[in-house]
Amino acid sequence: MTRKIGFLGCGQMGQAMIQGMIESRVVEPEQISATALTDETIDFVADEYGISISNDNKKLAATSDILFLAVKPYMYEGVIQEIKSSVTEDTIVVTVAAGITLEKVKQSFDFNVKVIRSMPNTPSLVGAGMSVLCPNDFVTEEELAVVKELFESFGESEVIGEQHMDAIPAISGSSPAYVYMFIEAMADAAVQQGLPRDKAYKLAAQSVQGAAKMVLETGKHPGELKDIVCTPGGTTIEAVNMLEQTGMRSSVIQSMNAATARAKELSKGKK
Ligand SMILES: NC(=O)C1=CN([C@@H]2O[C@H](COP(=O)(O)OP(=O)(O)OC[C@H]3O[C@@H](n4cnc5c(N)ncnc54)[C@H](O)[C@@H]3O)[C@@H](O)[C@H]2O)C=CC1
Ligand SMILES: O=C(O)[C@@H]1CCC=N1
Repeated sequence: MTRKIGFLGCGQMGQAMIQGMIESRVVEPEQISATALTDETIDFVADEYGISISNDNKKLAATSDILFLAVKPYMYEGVIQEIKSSVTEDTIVVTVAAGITLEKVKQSFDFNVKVIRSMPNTPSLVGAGMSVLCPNDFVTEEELAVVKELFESFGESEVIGEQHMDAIPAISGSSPAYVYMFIEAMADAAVQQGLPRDKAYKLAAQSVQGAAKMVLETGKHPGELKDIVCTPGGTTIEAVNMLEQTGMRSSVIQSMNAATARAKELSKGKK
């Protein structure tokens, strides 16, 4: 991969992708440039990742072949107005934002701009990301393949139709947060029983990772895998029964529906 990659906005998600890309060695730090608002972030990112970083968005846009917009959704309009004269029909713009539609981005640029709407997640930082991509009509198959390769440098990726994009934050963009809460809660319960906290986090996190790997690698239904853990008359079925009584499944479904409702609000331009 020899293309020049730009990150306009270098917060939590931008840095996770930058770190994942560099760590994978699919791109060299010299290929990546970024912008940030504050000197503090500029100094930190330059030191931490060894990439070139400034506060000049127009220059970044003019010199990037693939330009990631990693700012918050409500900042898109302002940022696009700032850079649109520096972006050409050859630039591939990659949006990284809940609720920003392909049509909205094209309208803001006001020309046939190549756009790939993406929804990554922060485990990209450790090469275990899950990203979903959706290109507009001006992106060629070859260009999509190049960008997909970039996303796969820090995890897995899937291409889907835009009608599903508002549902993606809930299932993969935001979901690491709920899993951290689950891990924290399990650790708290273990600490209540007297386990040291550091051991409790390790046991909970490794079990979550192992369970996820079982789903991905055995191809078995999650329900079947759960049944295998439930020894008749044993401990697991007691916990499963209590999770059902306290509404765990319903809580997860309602929470994810709330995340999707927020994505739909953002796509209607609500701040
Ligand atoms: N945090 C996450 O887990 C995920 C975030 N996203 C998306 O990533 C985007 C960024 O979110 P976060 O990284 O969480 O927020 P953040 O607040 O950590 O990062 C945003 C960064 O943009 C910078 N920025 C703001 N205006 C700028 C400008 N005019 N020029 C240059 N830089 C500017 C800010 O200084 C900040 O560092 C959002 O659109 C969000 O939907 C998507 C998937 C997961
Ligand atoms: O919370 C958010 O809006 C972003 C999108 C998915 C994860 N973080």
